[in-house]
Amino acid sequence: MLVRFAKVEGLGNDFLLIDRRDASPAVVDALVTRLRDAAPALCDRRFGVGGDGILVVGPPCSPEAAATMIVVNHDGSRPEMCGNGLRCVALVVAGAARELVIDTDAGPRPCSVREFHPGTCPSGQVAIDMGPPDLLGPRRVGGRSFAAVSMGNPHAIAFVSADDPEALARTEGPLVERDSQFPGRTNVEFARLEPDGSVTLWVWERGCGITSACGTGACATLAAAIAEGLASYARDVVMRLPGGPLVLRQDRAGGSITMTGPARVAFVGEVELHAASPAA
Ligand SMILES: N[C@H](CCC[C@H](N)C(=O)O)C(=O)O
Repeated sequence: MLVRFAKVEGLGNDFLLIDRRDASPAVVDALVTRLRDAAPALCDRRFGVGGDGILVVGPPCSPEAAATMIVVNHDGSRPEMCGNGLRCVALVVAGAARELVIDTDAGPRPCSVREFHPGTCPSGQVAIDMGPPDLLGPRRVGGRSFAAVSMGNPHAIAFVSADDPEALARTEGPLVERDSQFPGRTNVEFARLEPDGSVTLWVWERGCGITSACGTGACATLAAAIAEGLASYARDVVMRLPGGPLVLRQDRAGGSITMTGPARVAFVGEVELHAASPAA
């Protein structure tokens, strides 16, 4: 089965985007099942297209939405939410409409395309209402304190001062991801507050490993920083990720976090989706 895709990225967090708004929910569900099985091969950066995951765009679930986004991680798991992916979906779906709602497994999310450069491979700047964070309390893993925060998907955030957040993400990230305190596994963030109020952030993502950016991880980190008195409400905070900056803001306690950043279609292509891999 030949599948047409757009290779999209937000700060280098990259995905195969497959647009099936024309299909029924049942057809989309069957495609997602096959893509979950094929994800490790499709996302392989040498033997496949390459990517951190797959975004399937289907018809909307809720009346106010323009489409639905379903996310598949590199390892085939299906996370509840993806911030960088949602900016890319909004860019592709928006067309002339700049304000739209996209349904996700974590609920509907209002999106605003702030800047749009048209073409076969469009790009632009997109703002997302990421919804309110859910602060789940402290966790200790391997002698280090983490803040557990949900943005629909789970995150464990550690603030480091002298340490190197990249080195910690690479060494401790895989251990924390699979710690028994996180029954569905977790994304793992190591954050360092900078003198100018920005935050240097490295993320070990559940089901993907180190990525060049994580939108939900940046939002969860802002929520944890505010809770720990390291950042404040009603101010833009710059999250400096390896792939570039995201601008985040939470105006009040319990309110939504708004995330603004780039989205781009890098190229379009076609790939053969083989029948389900033989039973192991
Ligand atoms: N790996 C994540 C999903 C992708 C999140 C990230 N790419 C983002 O931009 O939010 C998880 O399993 O929850």
